[in-house]
Amino acid sequence: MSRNEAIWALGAMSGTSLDGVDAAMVLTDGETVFETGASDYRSYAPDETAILRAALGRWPGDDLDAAAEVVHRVHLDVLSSFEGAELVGFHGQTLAHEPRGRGTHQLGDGAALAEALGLPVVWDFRSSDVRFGGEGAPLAPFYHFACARSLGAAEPLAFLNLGGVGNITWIDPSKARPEDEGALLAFDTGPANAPLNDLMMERKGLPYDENGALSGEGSVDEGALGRFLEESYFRKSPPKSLDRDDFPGLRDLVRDFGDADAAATVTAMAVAAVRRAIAHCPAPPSRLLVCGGGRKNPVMMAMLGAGLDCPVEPVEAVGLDGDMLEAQAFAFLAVRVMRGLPTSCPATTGVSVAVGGGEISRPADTPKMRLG
Ligand SMILES: Nc1ncnc2c1ncn2[C@@H]1O[C@H](COP(=O)(O)OP(=O)(O)OP(=O)(O)O)[C@@H](O)[C@H]1O
Ligand SMILES: CC(=O)N[C@H]1[C@@H]2OC[C@@H](O2)[C@@H](O)[C@@H]1O[C@H](C)C(=O)O
Repeated sequence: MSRNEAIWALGAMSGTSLDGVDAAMVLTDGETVFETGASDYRSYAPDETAILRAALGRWPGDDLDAAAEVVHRVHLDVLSSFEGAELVGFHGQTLAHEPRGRGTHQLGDGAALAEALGLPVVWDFRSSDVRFGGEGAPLAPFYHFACARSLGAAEPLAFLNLGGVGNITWIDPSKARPEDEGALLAFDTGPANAPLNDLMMERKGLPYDENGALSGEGSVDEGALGRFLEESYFRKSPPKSLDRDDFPGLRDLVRDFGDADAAATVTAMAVAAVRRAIAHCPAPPSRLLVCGGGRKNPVMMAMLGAGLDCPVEPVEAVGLDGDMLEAQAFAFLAVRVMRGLPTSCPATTGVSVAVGGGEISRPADTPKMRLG
């Protein structure tokens, strides 16, 4: 398809850090990213984060009215400030993720959002992947592939997202399509910022370790780090995915340490998990491009760089916006869903065949879209 046939799609992501909603525009046909556009962010107020936190682990059928109201209102607030979007990709808020158990649950009503915005909304991106035997996550890899191609990358490279949970996408940019054999390998690396945030809240009443100020003063306890790495998750072959709080024992490993040593050790755990992840990649990446909030933590980034043979850089090094990549990814994926293209494949989620995930809700009086 040509640029003339592409549309401006608006994506929204509310991540596992429970800090707010990212929203961003992409001009795309679902294969090529022609341009990225405006972006915005609305943080959750502390009482809203508390409501969402209390809803973690809950499933449809539980009483989720208060959390659903927060998700709907804050998304509507940020998304209605954009102009020019023809389509919305709405991830929602993951409350629970058990792909081999009860499924995966992203809170949010795309149909209600479509009516309120007067735009078609693609949502519930993960369920069909799980139904076809996949992990339902990560889903950003098809977007990472498009980014790598538009960068003109010649060698295999990897994107690393350091959000609440970490996820990595290894890419062979010589392949034409993301679902082609050998084009991608993607999976969750391990906990990233979530345990450090929880530690900061517990010990200091702060939401996160800003600029690694506390962890930078501490020393890593190698014994605790080694015990953390004994978790079977790190030996398991990808694809594999995680829920936010899938390592409940992590907290106990640092319980008796002083604040700074505990923070340094938890930071080192996130980094060691990435190193283990890179060992699973088909070939060493020529560079590691980092997105997500962890790239702003200089202690985490220094630890990461010290252990790897390739350059480790924030995605800004190649002109991308590391705060908005996931929101852009759901804009891009929404267009793929509208075009009937796959959004995941065996190498990204372990799904049995490449599948396109996502429900499409149109407001009652929308004209048919060009891509629909
Ligand atoms: N200046 C900073 N210094 C240290 N850490 C930071 C800084 N800025 C952001 N972070 C960390 O990044 C986190 C937010 O990252 P991000 O927005 O990528 O997470 P998310 O999208 O909610 O998670 P996920 O990708 O798992 O869904 C914060 O909670 C904090 O831990
Ligand atoms: C179930 C779920 O919401 N997973 C998130 C989470 O946050 C990071 C990591 O775990 C990743 O697997 C995924 O999000 C990104 C956007 C993804 O699907 O690519």
